[in-house]
Amino acid sequence: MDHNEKYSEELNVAVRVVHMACALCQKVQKSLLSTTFDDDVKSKDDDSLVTVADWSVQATVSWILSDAFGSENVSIVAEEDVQTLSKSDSAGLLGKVISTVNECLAEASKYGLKNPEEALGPLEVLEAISRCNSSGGPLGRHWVLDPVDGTLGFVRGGQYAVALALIDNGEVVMGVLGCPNYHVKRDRLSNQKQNHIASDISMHSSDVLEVGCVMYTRKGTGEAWVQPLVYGDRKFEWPNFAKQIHVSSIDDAALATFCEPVERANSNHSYTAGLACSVGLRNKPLRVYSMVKYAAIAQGDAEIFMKFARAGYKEKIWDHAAGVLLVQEAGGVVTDAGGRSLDFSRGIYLEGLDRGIVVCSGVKLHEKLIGAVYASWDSSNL
Ligand SMILES: Nc1ncnc2c1ncn2[C@@H]1O[C@H](COP(=O)(O)OS(=O)(=O)O)[C@@H](OP(=O)(O)O)[C@H]1O
Ligand SMILES: [Mg+2]
Ligand SMILES: [Mg+2]
Ligand SMILES: [Mg+2]
Repeated sequence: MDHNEKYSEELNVAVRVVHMACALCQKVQKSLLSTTFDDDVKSKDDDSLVTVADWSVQATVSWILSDAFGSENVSIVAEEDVQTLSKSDSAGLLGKVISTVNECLAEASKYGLKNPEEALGPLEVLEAISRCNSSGGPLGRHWVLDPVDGTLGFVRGGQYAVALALIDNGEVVMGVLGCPNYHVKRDRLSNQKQNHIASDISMHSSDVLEVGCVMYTRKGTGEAWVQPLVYGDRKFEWPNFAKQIHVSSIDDAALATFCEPVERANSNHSYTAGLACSVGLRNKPLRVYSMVKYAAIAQGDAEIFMKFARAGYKEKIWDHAAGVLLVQEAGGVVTDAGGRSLDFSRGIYLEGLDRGIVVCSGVKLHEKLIGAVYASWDSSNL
């Protein structure tokens, strides 16, 4: 099987369900931002947030993947569990999740997927969420899902992402990243490779001004694609309207821009400021919630993404899998701070990660940054 066919059925379902999940998130985010009640947002044991959207997306993706490939064949590693949702004071929350999931699944046929014959009940929704409890590993196929990445951005009305990837024998082979608040890059060259119907170009060019997109790729294709979200009653079409994306060609540090997490708790801002200075970056950092940082690098909106979490924090595979492959297939480089590639084969964590993550549009910037980490580490107090 050549790479044009490999994982194409998985990609077909994944792109469609991520589009569905983006629509779900947009609705929930809109309603969250328009009320003052915060019943739909809960704190987890580690004080991080989880919302109706996180559980609802996880249930929806789980149901669709199981329906498409058979629940006995599908192993899913995902962020959320049903702990908070099953508590006795969470009945209202569970009710909202059930109705959100059913509203979303009722639209499945619009996206070319199968609707459930009947609305799911509480047990089925809880089962769909808790079925995603695989811990991955080096053998076989595992789907990796972050239903809402950047939950903080989501509740604050900012950037967030729906991230779905497929790992096969320890390697990320497919990545799909839905970015409901992120624009498709507008200044596209007209001669680039596009998957659209010629007669629909005018419709297409007005669509790209709308916010929201889904990016996707398969390993080894050397191609990464972006597709705008579908609005209103327009029929979902895929792969029509997809456009190829590429990393930035800027390799001069003085012209490059770096991204990093918004929250200081998630990455050491003063350490990255020092690195930026030592390699000659001049632009101020672009602080963006979620894996949209990977999306920005993949489509050439920025050149560098660095994340240096506090010592002892273990990065999870669902926070990176889809984004890493997108950047790589769009032409970029992703390693840990020691210059080694990330290891997705060892369970839910990126075990063995050396200090931090360094993502660049090209080898030249990457070598400079890794060199700067090497030179500065002893004197930093991370
Ligand atoms: N302490 C700490 N250190 C490092 N990373 C952490 C930490 N706590 C959480 N997380 C994970 O970071 C995910 C969000 O990362 P971001 O890069 O988007 O950070 S930020 O929201 O812009 O600040 C976020 O993903 P979501 O939970 O899906 O939002 C977390 O998995
Ligand atoms: Mg979370
Ligand atoms: Mg996350
Ligand atoms: Mg999440």
